[in-house]
Amino acid sequence: TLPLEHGAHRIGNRTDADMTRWRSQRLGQFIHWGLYAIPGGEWKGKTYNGAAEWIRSWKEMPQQEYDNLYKQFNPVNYRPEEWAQQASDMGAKYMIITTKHHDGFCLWPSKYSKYTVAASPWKKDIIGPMVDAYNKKGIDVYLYFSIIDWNQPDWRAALKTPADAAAYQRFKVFVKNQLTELLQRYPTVKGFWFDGTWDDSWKNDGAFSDELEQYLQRLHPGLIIGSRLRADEKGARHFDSNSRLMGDYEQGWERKLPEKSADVHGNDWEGVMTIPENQWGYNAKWTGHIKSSNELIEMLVKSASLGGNFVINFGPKSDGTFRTEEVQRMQEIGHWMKINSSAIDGGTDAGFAKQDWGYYIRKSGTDSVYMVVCNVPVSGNLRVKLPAQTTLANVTSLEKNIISGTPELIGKNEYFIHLDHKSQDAPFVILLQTSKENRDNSSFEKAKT
Ligand SMILES: C[C@@H]1N[C@@H](c2nc3ccccc3[nH]2)[C@H](O)[C@@H]1O
Repeated sequence: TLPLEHGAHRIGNRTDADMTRWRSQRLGQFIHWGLYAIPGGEWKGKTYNGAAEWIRSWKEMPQQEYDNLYKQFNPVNYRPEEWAQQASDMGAKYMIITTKHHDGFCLWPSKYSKYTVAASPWKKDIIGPMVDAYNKKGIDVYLYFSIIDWNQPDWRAALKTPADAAAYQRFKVFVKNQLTELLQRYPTVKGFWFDGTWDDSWKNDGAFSDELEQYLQRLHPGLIIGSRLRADEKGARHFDSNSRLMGDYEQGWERKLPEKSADVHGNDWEGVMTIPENQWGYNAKWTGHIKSSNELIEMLVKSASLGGNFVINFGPKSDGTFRTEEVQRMQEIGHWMKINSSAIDGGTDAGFAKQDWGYYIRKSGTDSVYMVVCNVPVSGNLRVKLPAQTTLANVTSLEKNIISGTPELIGKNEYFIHLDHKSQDAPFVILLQTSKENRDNSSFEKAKT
């Protein structure tokens, strides 16, 4: 391995209480809210077909006009307690809020920038009441922070001249000041969700990203920061030049999920997902495929089954309310979680052979393995192949009328669980109590010879 000064400083996952808590909180809510919600993907009668929060970069959008949108930011219907209640009803255990997206507009009254809510008609801090409301509902809060800042004159995507280097030096001080300010103002937050770290200026300064991460950890021990913040001294991101994960979890799964265990190498990881194909901020016209609640539930289940967290994104309107489709998803997912959250909370990779009918999720540290059935086989037989030295002690379903009879032993450590022929309109859950093999303690009949 290469000698690295600014690569990964830890091999393996964090085992402290904060990370254990994060790892048990499998479902999160992402909120993208800012000036981009005002145009909502449209400008002067034209529709922007990129991601709504990127509209400032659209050739049809005069940047000065976008930058002046702060004069219209006045979310009169913003009710953070209602936001927190609906997130709690959805079953979200943590929330990530955009304090500052790439456009540089700060949702808190930062003393290091003029481009903040304090300059808007709303005037007041948006972030503080949100953190308080969510914490009151027992939901942890993480702060999204974009390193890219199109409003800061000292921001540089690349350093070409000594003047660039001097400006970027000032920019790094600004970044450190804002992050320090956020931790001082909102001490109950559990971590940062960094974004906008792909440009050369950042990639070529791995030492700063390393020192910044260590500085923030000293300031706020236990802070959870994903791999997207980090570059090593050779410009490698997420994974250092020795292929070791930097940061506390793999933060590269944006609008995509790993397929199998091998894709995540035993690391903690988190997937973040939009409901439409690629809109994070509010976009008036959703086009393309809009994910149903069942699709989002299956992604959540798949994530937990692969030992990762799943975060669903919402883009509130400029007045502070949520669009109907998003309220619907929160309610439908919440209804499912009310019945089935025991399979999700504290769930992790069960290490069982994947079957077509769906996913196995182990309740971390126990012999309880949940089967979440997403694809009911026409045969009505759910094949279960237990790992060696594992036996089946009990099989129950979380809802009534799912299983018919007792499991049928069809081979060494292999069973069919027969389904009741009830039609299903959502994934359903079966709980397997397993135990280590010690001679014939399986309570189900032996294969008929
Ligand atoms: C979590 C997501 N990350 C931002 C983003 N910008 C990108 C530019 C290019 C490729 C991927 C991007 N993701 C999106 O605007 C959103 O905040």
